Order: sequence, then C-alpha cells, then structure tokens
Amino acid sequence: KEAETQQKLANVVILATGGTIAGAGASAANSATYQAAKVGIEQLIAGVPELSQLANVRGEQVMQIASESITNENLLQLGRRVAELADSKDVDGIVITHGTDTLEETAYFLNLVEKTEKPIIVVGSMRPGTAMSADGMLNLYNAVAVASSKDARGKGVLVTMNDEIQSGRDVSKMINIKTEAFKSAWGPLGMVVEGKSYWFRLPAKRHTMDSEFDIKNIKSLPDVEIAYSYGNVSDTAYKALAQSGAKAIIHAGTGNGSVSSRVVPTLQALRKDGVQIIRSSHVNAGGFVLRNAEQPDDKYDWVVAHDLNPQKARILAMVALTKTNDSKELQRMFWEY
Ligand SMILES: NC(=O)CC[C@H](N)C(=O)O
Repeated sequence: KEAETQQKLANVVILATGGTIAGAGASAANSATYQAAKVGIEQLIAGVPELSQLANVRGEQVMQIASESITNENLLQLGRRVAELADSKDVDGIVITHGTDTLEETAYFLNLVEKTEKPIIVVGSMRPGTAMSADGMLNLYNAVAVASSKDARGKGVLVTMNDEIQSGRDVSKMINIKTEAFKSAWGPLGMVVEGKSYWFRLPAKRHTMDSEFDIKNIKSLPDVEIAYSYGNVSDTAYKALAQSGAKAIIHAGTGNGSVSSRVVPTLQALRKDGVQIIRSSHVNAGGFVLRNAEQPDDKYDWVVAHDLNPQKARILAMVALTKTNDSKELQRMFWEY
C-alpha cells in the first residue's frame, strides 16, 4: 500500500542554497538576530514530516550561504543543476531554498534560462526555524505542494512566501522585518491553502519554454553593475564602474528613471565608449520607466528597464548581453521579458 502511494506522488527535488530558511538563532525570541545558512537540507526536510504526504521528496545541498553573497558563478552552478534535474524523467518538480535578500534575482534568472515546463519554485523564510512563529516550515510545505501540482506547469519560475504564489519575474522583497515581505506591483498569481493551489492570473511576459535564452548555452555572465541615484548625486560611481570594465550600467534612477543633469553628460560619453546605459527606477512599490520620457533615449541610444527594478534589470541585462550587444535588441528584450 505504501509503495502504491509513493508511486502516485510526484517526485520533487529540493535544492538547498542557505539563507534564513536554513538559519538558527540563540533563542526563540531571536527573530532577526541569528546566523543564516546553518541547517543542512536533510534536517530541513526532517523538520517538515508532512512533506512526505505531498511528494516523494529528496534534497541536495548545492551551497550553504547567505544570499547577499551569491555570485554569478553560483547562479550558473545552480541554473545548470536545475536544468539537469528538469531533464531527468524521474523529476516532476524542483524547489530551491534560498536566502530572501537576492531571492528575486535568482528566481528571475531561472525564469529566463530554464527550458522546462516543470514547476520550479524558489522559497525562503523571514524568520529562522528556531524563532517563535517561524515561517519556513509552511513556506517549504507550500513550495513542495506547488512543485508537485500539475497546474503549476508552464507558469514560469514561482515563489511561495506567506501563502501566496508569486511570479519569479515580478516578485520583490519589499520589507525585511515582516513575514509579509514579498510583493509584486501586479499582484500574486495565486494562493496555497492547506497544500492546495488556487490560481487567479498568468504571467504575460516570456519565460522558460518561450524564452530565447538557455542555461546550456551560457558559459559566463558579463559584468553588469548598478549605480544608485539621489539628490546631489555625482558621476563618480558611474565612471568608476565603467573603468572597472562594466559592459552595462543599470541606472537605479529616481522616479521615472530620471537622470541628474550632473550625470547626463557622463552617461552620454560612456555610451559613446560602448557601455550600455539602462535606465531603471528605485521607486519602492514598483518603478515603471517609460522610453523617451524624462530623457531622450532614442537620441542618446539608451535602454529603459520597463518595470524591472535595478537588481532584476541587472539579471536580464547580463543574460541578454550573452546574445547581443545591440541596444535595439536589448530594448526589445526589456519589453518582452
Ligand atoms: N531572510 C533571509 O533569508 C535573509 C538572510 C540572509 N541575508 C540571506 O539573504 O540569505
């Protein structure tokens, strides 16, 4: 009988990378003071015995780090392992446990480069497992539930935090002291309640199977850097980033990706030197940069990041630059992905 149920259940692999979901604090009162990336994947799985009712689950420790330290090499390593598993006949879904600081970057990266319909769910937690009201157990349970469900197929890389199913493209960490931390300007795709998914909308942007990018063709990622804008900003950071070899600079602009008059001439000169200039916005609840508004992008040959925040714009720019260095092609990609 047991063997029969095992056969019916989906096979889900959990790739563990660290973060707070693998964190441990000194006492149950430590919700914010603790060490991330301490608990191994076997212990995480053992901590949620209910997972075995949802799927045949096995774990792999891919790395054990806090996500602010993730490098492009780490991203490629993780992406390649996800692709291998997605190609494997005996894997139905993949869950990635991840620190929340750069979770939105990894989720978007995988959304662009993984050629599969199989569910890929990225999940983290805001409190370590040792804290009162720890959120990791339920977030992981929900991730495995969505990863093992047929109706999550073909919807791109997803993020399950705080009972919501978010698109990996749209979701962003909006606050760092609440369990209700992950939001999208365009709303969640669905909800998970008691292990069942309820869907309300679909992603409109190209992803996974419909993407022109493939992790199997990406050997390395080019250097793309971000410069933050604010009142009284100087051009020092932009110049330094270009000098250190950045192929593209993401302008984390104010408002509609606006650029200070002190910085405009520098960005024009850098573009003439071959550096791609990509205007994004650091407006908190969701920036939205319009082409040729605020700045004459056609005239300067700049690109706008559409609704992508600066850190997501960096991910798309890196992936896009592996294919083209044509600014018009880059702009097309920024509209489509
Ligand atoms: N809530 C978290 O996961 C943050 C912990 C850590 N800074 C990380 O991103 O890995």
